[in-house]
Amino acid sequence: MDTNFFGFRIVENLQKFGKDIKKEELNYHQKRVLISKEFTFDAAHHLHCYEGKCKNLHGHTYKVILAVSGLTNEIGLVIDFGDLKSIWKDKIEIYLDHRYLNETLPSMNTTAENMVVWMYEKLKLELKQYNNDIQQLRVEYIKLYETPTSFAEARREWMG
Ligand SMILES: Nc1nc2c(c(=O)[nH]1)N=C([C@H](O)[C@H](O)COP(=O)(O)OP(=O)(O)OP(=O)(O)O)CN2
Ligand SMILES: [Zn+2]
Repeated sequence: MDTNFFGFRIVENLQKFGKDIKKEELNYHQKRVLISKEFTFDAAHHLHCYEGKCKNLHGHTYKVILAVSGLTNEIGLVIDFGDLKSIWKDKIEIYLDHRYLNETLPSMNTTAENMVVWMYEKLKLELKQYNNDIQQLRVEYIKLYETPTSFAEARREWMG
């Protein structure tokens, strides 16, 4: 038996702190799980056909919550949080952060409602390349806070 300078049993300690697990144990279960990630961005916009202060150019620090569900892969992930972040940063945020939304978004009134549906469709499209028959990834909802007290939400069951 291996012992260190003090005579402790090294092998036992390794088992205690760095336990080996079998490959099939990496994916603990085969249940659908929802994961979510939160981001913020700053943007300027104004509303069309709207009587009130928001017809004027103004800005918000928006908060967005992306929620994706799926079956876990062979190492127990629905989708790597880092991959979700890359999709957001590279494919969606580029149209939003420090942008004038009336110019960068497709032709729409830049209400929180319209924007959250646009985000839902973008994320659904980009998720396709990470998807497969086994994991069955789905965008469950996106929540877009325009102010700390106002949000719009797009849910899968409403998106068709
Ligand atoms: N249903 C919607 N109503 C409004 C939207 C919208 O996108 N969807 N947008 C605006 C303005 O752009 C702006 O966001 C003002 O929102 P509001 O919540 O009224 O902002 P306040 O700063 O006044 O919020 P308080 O927290 O009440 O101070 C307007 N309406
Ligand atoms: Zn606004």
